[in-house]
Amino acid sequence: MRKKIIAGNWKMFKTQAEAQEFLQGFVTELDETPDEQETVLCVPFTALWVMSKSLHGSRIKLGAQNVHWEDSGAYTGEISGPMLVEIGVRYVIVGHSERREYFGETDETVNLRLKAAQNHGLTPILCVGESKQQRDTGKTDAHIFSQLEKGLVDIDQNNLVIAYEPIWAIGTGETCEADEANRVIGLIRSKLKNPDVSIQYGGSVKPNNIDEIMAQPEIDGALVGGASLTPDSFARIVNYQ
Ligand SMILES: O=C[C@H](O)COP(=O)(O)O
Repeated sequence: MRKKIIAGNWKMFKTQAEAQEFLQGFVTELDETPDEQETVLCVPFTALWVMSKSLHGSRIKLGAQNVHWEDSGAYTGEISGPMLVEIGVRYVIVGHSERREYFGETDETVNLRLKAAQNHGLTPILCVGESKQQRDTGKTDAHIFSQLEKGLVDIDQNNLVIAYEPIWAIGTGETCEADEANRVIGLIRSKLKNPDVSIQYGGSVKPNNIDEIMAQPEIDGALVGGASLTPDSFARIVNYQ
């Protein structure tokens, strides 16, 4: 059965104190979620430890935003799988378009990071999606197939989440039409060996569009940026109807 997974990606926002303040407000606004639904907070590295302690015993899972492919070594500024596992991280975002654009992430390094995450028992959230130019020139499907083909070499599809995030919809307020997101996610599913992989939509998900997004048959969840930063808006998204 495909799990419903609503994940917040805080990107480079929130100090430890701000993270704890968020959590206090957030938990009071959450409805009881069904067993097959998972809520994840992917916080900056510096907030992981305090959040791990605060989330102990909670149903909310902790996520990181990147992982290196080596367990240790001379990789200044990087964090490894064992470091994340030791402090209670369960999910990790891999291949977000911001990392591909600003930090030289390629499909090959994405593949290495996915393998490292899985080798340490973390569940990777693989991000794929097209640029505005690719969309406008009819290259969306080919681009996503290529990202999947290269990124998923030798990856265990039984411990994997995929997030379809059209780059032009990230942080712009311009959401992909729900039926178009559903179409692309259905296509992604058709390329997988395991059709039960949970596939999220990401890109300007807000309280006012989450219900329509989650009503789509192929969409199993959301990866939420800006709207995951305030307790009431993220709670409304997690409490989708
Ligand atoms: O990982 C999350 C996405 O980049 C979406 O961000 P956004 O909800 O601010 O558009």
